[in-house]
Amino acid sequence: MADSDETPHAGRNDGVPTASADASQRDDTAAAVREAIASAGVGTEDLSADLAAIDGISDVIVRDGVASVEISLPVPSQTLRDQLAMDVVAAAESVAGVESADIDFQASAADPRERIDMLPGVKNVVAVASGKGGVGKSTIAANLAVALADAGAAVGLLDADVYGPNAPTLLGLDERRPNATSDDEMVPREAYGVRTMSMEFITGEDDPIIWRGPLVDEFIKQLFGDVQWGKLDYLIVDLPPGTGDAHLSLVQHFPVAGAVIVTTPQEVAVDDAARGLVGFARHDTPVLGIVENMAGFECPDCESLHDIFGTGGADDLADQFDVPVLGRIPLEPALGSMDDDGDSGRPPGIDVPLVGRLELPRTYEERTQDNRAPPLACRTDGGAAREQLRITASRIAARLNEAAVTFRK
Ligand SMILES: Nc1ncnc2c1ncn2[C@@H]1O[C@H](COP(=O)(O)OP(=O)(O)OP(=O)(O)O)[C@@H](O)[C@H]1O
Repeated sequence: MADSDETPHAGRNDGVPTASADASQRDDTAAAVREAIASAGVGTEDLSADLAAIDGISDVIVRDGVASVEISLPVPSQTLRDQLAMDVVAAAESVAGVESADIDFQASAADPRERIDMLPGVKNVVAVASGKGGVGKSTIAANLAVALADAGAAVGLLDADVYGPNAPTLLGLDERRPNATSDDEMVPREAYGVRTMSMEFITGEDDPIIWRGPLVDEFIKQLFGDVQWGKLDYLIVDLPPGTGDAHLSLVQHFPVAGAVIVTTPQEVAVDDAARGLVGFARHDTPVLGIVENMAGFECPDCESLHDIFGTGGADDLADQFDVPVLGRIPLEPALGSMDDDGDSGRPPGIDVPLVGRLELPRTYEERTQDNRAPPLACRTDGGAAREQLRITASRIAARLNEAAVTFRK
């Protein structure tokens, strides 16, 4: 039917715009902004899809030429925010009627499995494991925890490496026993925003314990259940190397959202990692992917990359098990025991590359006296390794959310 003269025309009243016309104009501009962001395909490799595809453009309001865009990220990641911000602003400002754009980022970790009574506030338990000792599993676990906390998530680190607990040393915490609540729950110690619990806090490092299966099982249950973890997006669990009692206890008693396998590029480390992977799969624990540590060394003099421990190991493993390589952390002299001023002459990870224990001072006091550095992810320098740790952390968070979505279906 053709419009008759009597038909009220939205947006016109003798040439004077009405309030409803204004509102509809704003809605049209907001829809155009949404469309511009969607059609620009704003996204990053780490999101594995663009913002529109992940329903990430949650709200757009345009008022007085200013577009306020709310973006929902599935992972708390500063890196992602930094990568996306410019593209979102550019897409919004390309729309007629938009002079500037503000972005508000929201992020939340999905909750992959039903929570259990023992861990009511913990959304994701993430196991960090390696088939072989000395590949840098504890270093990676601690730094990933710090990187996730740094990106805004609530993070705990449970050092379940009963045979060689390192987390307190890595995070610069002394061995004092944790405080207890009136309900006799232990309060985790905190460093770099990470709530940390380790066997070392309880037994002290000079207290040798012969760890037999049932004792490990009991202890792991205690570290989870008798600790006031509070609300956490991620509880990172640093497991002992291999596939022993601690792994079994963990996957049997707790809803592990996913496991991350740390390996070096060498063949023997990769073979052991494969065994670890099979162990988790057998217990229906999703393997989120592989972190290849000590993956090449960039020579500061000639700037070329030397594959000291070989190449391709993690890729082969990833192909074989159809899981992604979540990150490749280069050999980084700043990781571990070198003094901040770099003149100790003993670069870590090179004199103790694969079999050694941490060569770090054992207590906070010693650490402070010797002016030792904080974990790499906390430092402002640290170059490629630091950046890789951050990217790896956000990929892990993204994979967990994928696992959560799959689980809900
Ligand atoms: N990317 C890296 N670059 C340089 N050194 C590293 C790197 N990753 C780890 N290291 C060093 O390698 C040594 C072993 O690391 P770490 O203790 O984290 O390994 P692990 O696999 O947890 O060992 P364990 O079998 O004792 O549990 C440490 O001295 C650590 O500082």
